[in-house]
Amino acid sequence: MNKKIMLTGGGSAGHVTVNIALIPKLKERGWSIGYIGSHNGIERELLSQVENVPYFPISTGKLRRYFDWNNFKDPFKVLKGTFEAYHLIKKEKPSIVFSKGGFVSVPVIVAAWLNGVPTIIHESDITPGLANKIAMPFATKICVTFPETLPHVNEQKGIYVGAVVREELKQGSADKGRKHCQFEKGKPVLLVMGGSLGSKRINDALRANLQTLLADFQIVHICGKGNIDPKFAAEKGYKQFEYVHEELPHIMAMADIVLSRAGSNSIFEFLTLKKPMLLIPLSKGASRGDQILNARSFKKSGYADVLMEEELTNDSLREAIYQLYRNKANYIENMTRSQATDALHTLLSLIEETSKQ
Ligand SMILES: CC(=O)N[C@H]1[C@@H](OP(=O)(O)OP(=O)(O)OC[C@H]2O[C@@H](n3ccc(=O)[nH]c3=O)[C@H](O)[C@@H]2O)O[C@H](CO)[C@@H](O)[C@@H]1O
Repeated sequence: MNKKIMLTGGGSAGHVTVNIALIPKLKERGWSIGYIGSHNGIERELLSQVENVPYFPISTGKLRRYFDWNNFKDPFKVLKGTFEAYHLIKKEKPSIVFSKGGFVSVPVIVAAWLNGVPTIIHESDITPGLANKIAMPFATKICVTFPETLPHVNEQKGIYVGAVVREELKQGSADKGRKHCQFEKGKPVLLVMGGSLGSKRINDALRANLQTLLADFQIVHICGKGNIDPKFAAEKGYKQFEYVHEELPHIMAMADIVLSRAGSNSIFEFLTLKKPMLLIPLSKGASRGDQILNARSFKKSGYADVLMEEELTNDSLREAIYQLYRNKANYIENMTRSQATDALHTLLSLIEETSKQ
């Protein structure tokens, strides 16, 4: 059997990390791997740190639900990307294409379909994103993270697999995390993560409360590219990062509680590590509202508290963080009862079953 797989997905880290979790496991099973991404997206940077996975950039355009002058140009870029992906797949002859979604994946899935190559899509959120919605009719199988998503996808194609969490996140050392941040042992740690791109709203509200919170917590703040505030660079017990790569497992391990956006991958990582979380989902105005559904589902299961962006003020944020810390034992107990799925292995088996013989 030709064990060659082409991975795709990008735009934000949430559309790449599942692929990164799969790569070492696929290599163990003898697959040769390629990655199709955009010229400038975060996927290119993240893949540059992975060995032996050739990266094939294609032209991409954003598919928007709102008016923008680029809407007139972007369909041509998508068309160009489809043409490039078609020729690439024809030449590389993978036996399967696996997509984690994001705009770059649409031309790839269509091009695979045109070449008669089977495809698997993985959807992280409760409601499928626009890119995945467009790609779904061309896909062979559609894997979902939340059981609630199955009614949104074709019955014959949909499979519930659960969330894929990178193995290395489970191997973090709190001591290494403290060393990396120059934090002391004994004082609780609050991890703030505004999604893979950072969140200005969360950054501002947190920093407005910094002096009060630092009396009780040490704070590690992943604030997104270009969002480090040099004013606080020398603040004891407060460490800012734009984005964290290999140190993330250690930083997560040392965290007592977490303040986060409600991106699907992040919240399942916190659930796996049993970190009580306060979630501030991206508002409906700025997205399709997928994070609101993710957050509600976690709140219903007792894994998280939720503060809606419309209710976010400096005071409400501070009070919610203290409340989360006081109730942390309840959240941990609920998370301990959660049934983790072995999504990684289910996906690997599915890839082998679905690929072209
Ligand atoms: C603005 C936007 O479009 N957000 C979407 C995006 O979020 P976003 O890209 O933020 O995705 P997630 O929260 O799902 O995943 C982020 C991933 O990046 C990793 N990470 C993050 C920060 C860091 O410094 N280092 C690092 O490795 C996290 O561990 C996680 O694996 O995709 C998610 C999954 O489809 C959606 O639920 C979100 O609505």
